[in-house]
Amino acid sequence: MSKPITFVTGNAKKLEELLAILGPCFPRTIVSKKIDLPELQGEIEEIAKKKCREAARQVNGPVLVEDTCLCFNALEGLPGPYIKWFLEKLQPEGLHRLLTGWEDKGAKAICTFGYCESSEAEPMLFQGITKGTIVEPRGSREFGWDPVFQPDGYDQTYAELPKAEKNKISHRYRALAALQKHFELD
Ligand SMILES: O=c1nc[nH]c2c1ncn2[C@H]1C[C@H](O)[C@@H](COP(=O)(O)OP(=O)(O)OP(=O)(O)O)O1
Ligand SMILES: [Mg+2]
Repeated sequence: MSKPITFVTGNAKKLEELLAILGPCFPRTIVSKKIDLPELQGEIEEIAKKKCREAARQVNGPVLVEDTCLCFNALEGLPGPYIKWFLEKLQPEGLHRLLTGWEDKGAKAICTFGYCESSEAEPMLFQGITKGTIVEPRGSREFGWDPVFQPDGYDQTYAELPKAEKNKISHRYRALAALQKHFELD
């Protein structure tokens, strides 16, 4: 029997979406642990790898971590990995206002999962990207920047879409589809 995988996150909404997306058929047991891992700087892949190594060190077993970026095209990809701090200070309204001077409201939501089988193993990465537009906030305030992100091809924001709809097209869904493929082939 393989050991359970510990999903290390301080964010309860991420965990809720992961469990809903993976469903009951995922071949490994997932448990969760709330640790606020240090928010490291760097390129997306580097951040996810560092986060994963740190989690594996603390848990001392198989771990999964996730880092989410929101990248504005007009701002060359910023706030990117710093979205958490931008959101905290500016609220969804302020994120939309950041783009006032730009015609291009395009953005990418990027989710990167890191998986480490043990603290000695090299992290593996699984990434998913969903493109969209930054709009004035609409919908539920339950989860982060969901009210300002309207995925391409939809006239509702992530926050207005039913959860099951978001979970069929989201950056997190796409990253987990890649992860699932890996574990099902294993
Ligand atoms: O689907 C999403 N829809 C809306 N907002 C989201 C989503 N996914 C992450 N978010 C927010 C949470 C945090 O403000 C920032 C990512 O920062 P990020 O470091 O990855 O998340 P976190 O610190 O909350 O949890 P963790 O302990 O897993 O690092 O974007
Ligand atoms: Mg974080």
